[in-house]
Amino acid sequence: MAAAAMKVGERKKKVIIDSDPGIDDAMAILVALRSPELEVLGLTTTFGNVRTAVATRNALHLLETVGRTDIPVAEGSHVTLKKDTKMRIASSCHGSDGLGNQDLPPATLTKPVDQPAAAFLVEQANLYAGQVTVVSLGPLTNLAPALELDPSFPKKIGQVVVLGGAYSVNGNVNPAAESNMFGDPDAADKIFTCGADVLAVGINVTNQVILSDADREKLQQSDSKYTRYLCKPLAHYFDYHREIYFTEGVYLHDPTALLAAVNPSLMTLAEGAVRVQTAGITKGLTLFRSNDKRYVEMTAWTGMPTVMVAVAVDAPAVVELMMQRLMVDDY
Ligand SMILES: O=c1[nH]cnc2c1ncn2[C@@H]1O[C@H](CO)[C@@H](O)[C@H]1O
Repeated sequence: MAAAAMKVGERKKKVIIDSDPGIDDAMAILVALRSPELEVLGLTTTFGNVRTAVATRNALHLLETVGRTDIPVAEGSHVTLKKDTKMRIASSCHGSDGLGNQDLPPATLTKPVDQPAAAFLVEQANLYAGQVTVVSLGPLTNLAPALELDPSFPKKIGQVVVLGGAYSVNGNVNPAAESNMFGDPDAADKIFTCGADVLAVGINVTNQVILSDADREKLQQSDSKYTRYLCKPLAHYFDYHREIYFTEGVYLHDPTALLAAVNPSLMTLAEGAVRVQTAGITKGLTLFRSNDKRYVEMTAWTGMPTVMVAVAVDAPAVVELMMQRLMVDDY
């Protein structure tokens, strides 16, 4: 199954990608740039796979390498919503530079815009009310302040696609928590309960979307500017997965979430309220209450707005679509 072809006159979906590149983040951004269904309004940066300053550097470098310096980059918060500076950085997974320990030079042509990420998000949501999709690929730290800057943000934002959570499966930081939820659980709980149109894609589905060694070989052989960019980071990502997960393949977390914004029918969705545990040994745990049962007692989920959660995925279709998009230089 491929994404439906765009019809003449059909509007592109406007997206802002909030990310912490990051190897699979870089893949997702490149897929977005190669997706005719999307118009990338900007990139905003956060911490998680790397610190925010490194994420910004990588975002600028990526855009410059593929010739898309027209896309603005707005730097996000360097601290969590609760101003914690000692956040967990997933450098073993992505390398200390976020791109497989290449220590690339910084971009020469561009720098971030003056606006912080949260202000950029609010501005774009107001400029294109109801039309902007935020694809959030890191902790949700930049989105939570947008709610304070503009209380109507949940209504003005078109959709928030969240790569985050582990719905009824173990996390990847510890058995309770997925990395992006663990990174800023307070921000995540605010976004899940703010009333915006949220689509959550957790590792319960992204762990099923695996890029195999043979797929990687094909990507390399295509030698497009996109696959050239990903070659070294992917080598690191494969080594990490071999060592940590004992797999000959890598999980395509961020590209899967990005493709959910392109074509949600790649996934099966369930509706319900999600709360995020903000403290204790289960900090970062995402708990989904489906609408199948009416709980008699009041709970922390009672009266909370519902979100959509991905519960199944057409994994071969996601891998194929991602590969198709990366293996060709231009339309
Ligand atoms: O093993 C891991 N530990 C921590 N973070 C990871 C791991 N694998 C991937 N990611 C990062 O966290 C998000 C998915 O949870 C993805 O954005 C990925 O880049």
